[in-house]
Amino acid sequence: MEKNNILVQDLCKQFDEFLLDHVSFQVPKGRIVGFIGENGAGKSTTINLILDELKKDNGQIQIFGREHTSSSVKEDIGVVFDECNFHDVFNVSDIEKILSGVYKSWDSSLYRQYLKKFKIPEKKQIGSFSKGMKMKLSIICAMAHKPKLLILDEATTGLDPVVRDEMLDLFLEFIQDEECSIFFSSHITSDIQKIADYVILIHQGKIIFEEQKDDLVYHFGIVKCGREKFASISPDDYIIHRVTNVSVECLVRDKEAIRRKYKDIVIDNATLEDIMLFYIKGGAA
Ligand SMILES: Nc1ncnc2c1ncn2[C@@H]1O[C@H](COP(=O)(O)OP(=O)(O)OP(=O)(O)O)[C@@H](O)[C@H]1O
Repeated sequence: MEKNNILVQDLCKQFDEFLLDHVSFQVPKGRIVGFIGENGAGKSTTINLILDELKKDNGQIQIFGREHTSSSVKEDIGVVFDECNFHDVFNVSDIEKILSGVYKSWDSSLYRQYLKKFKIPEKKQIGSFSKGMKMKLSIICAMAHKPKLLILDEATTGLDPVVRDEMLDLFLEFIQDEECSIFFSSHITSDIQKIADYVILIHQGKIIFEEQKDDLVYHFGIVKCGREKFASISPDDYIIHRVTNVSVECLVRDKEAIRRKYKDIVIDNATLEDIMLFYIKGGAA
């Protein structure tokens, strides 16, 4: 049986000044995969290629084990971008009329349930909604046809921390049956840190790592020391180091092993944001 909902292999796309360079990764069933990277790293390009909104130059993309261009995969995908594309004069019933015609599996009672749960006004025109309300509606619409795969491109960006948290809970519920998955790009690394099972970092069109989130946040660490102490640390024991005015900081893969090997060493926990910055900024302080 197919174990991945998305499989991307050697994906390439050349724009004038940007190359998406042999990108490969997978999104297993029942898992949330966070996709992080700086502005212009290639996240939206990758997502648009997966959704066949852009034509790839090279590589393979499979969704549910089938060619991603196959019309049969579209019904089972829910997509949310960072902007709400519904027309301002519509209300939620107008949206439902349109989407229930598009998706065979549209679930009206689930839609109404979500509208109530997330306090979306039923009578008002969408033009009068706040940015957060529009984003919530986009997420609800993407989920009300009961897809097996959710693809979210910066979908939680406009939401306040309370609503973001509610949405993250909804995403966690969504993958509980072990069949559904979420591929989730975000600049808010704390959201990814909260819910992702795997994290992929893309930088300048190349995948830098694809790691289990728990490995990143429980095992990675940042050594902080003076230059003298740093000279005693083997380069094999850290991934990247950076020199600041006052100290040296090293990103290490296994902080417990480093603690055992080097006595009196200070190692801080590393957040996903710290790790991303180390990789992207490299040795620059
Ligand atoms: N249609 C296009 N034609 C030419 N260049 C493009 C096109 N679409 C994207 N690019 C370029 O490709 C690069 C990657 O853009 P992309 O939108 O994938 O980045 P991103 O990681 O999603 O960034 P952000 O976080 O800012 O949304 C950028 O340099 C962008 O200018």
